[in-house]
Amino acid sequence: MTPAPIAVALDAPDLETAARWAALVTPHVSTVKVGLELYLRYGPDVIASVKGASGVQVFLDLKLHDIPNTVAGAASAVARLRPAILTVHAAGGPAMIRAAVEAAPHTEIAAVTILTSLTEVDLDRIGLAGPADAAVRRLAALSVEAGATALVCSPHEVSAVRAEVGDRIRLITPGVRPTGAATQDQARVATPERALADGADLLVIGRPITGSPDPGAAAAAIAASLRRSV
Ligand SMILES: O=c1ccn([C@@H]2O[C@H](COP(=O)(O)O)[C@@H](O)[C@H]2O)c(=O)[nH]1
Repeated sequence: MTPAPIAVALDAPDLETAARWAALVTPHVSTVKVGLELYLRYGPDVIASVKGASGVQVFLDLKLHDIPNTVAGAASAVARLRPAILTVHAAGGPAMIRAAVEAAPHTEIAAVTILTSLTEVDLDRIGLAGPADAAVRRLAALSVEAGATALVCSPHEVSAVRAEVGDRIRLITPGVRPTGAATQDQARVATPERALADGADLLVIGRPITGSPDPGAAAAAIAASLRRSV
């Protein structure tokens, strides 16, 4: 069976747990995601540990955000690990995004538009008043112009972003919660089936899978419900 278009967020406190989660979910999902917690604790070795023998895609979610020269250096440093996807913040601006794209030519650069944890009240307070999708669309358009071939947005904006950037850009949505699951610190959320139907290409799901007593079964159940929904 083809693995589901899900990136499981391996936000684990230690490498053994992350590698165990990765081994349990990889028969069912296409991708595992390494974020700041794991990478800052263990460094580059974490990539080989979570990849194991399965050859699953690794998504390195470092959300780089600095001046272009610094981001170019950071992207080039991690490019040698050959992650399938590397994130940068779209708010770093076009020159910074382009610097990452040029420094990591074999990795897909995904620009994070507006974090899925932010509410419209938060956006107002940081000077981005108005509906989230207006800011997300603007950041999406500038990121693609700068060379990003993937974008991270919430499921709430995914159809608006698809209309803005077309079919060739990969849309990645965190903020995904199966019906009835706790939203935790996520603000702009939808179910996996809704996110996929609205145009997402890759769903990022962490705690609803990794917080389950059986992460493999949780991943398999979400993958099966996605197959039934298409
Ligand atoms: O806007 C964003 C960008 C990245 N993330 C990351 O996705 C996962 C979500 O984990 P859950 O446990 O499913 O909430 C996490 O690693 C975030 O760093 C995001 O949530 N929102």
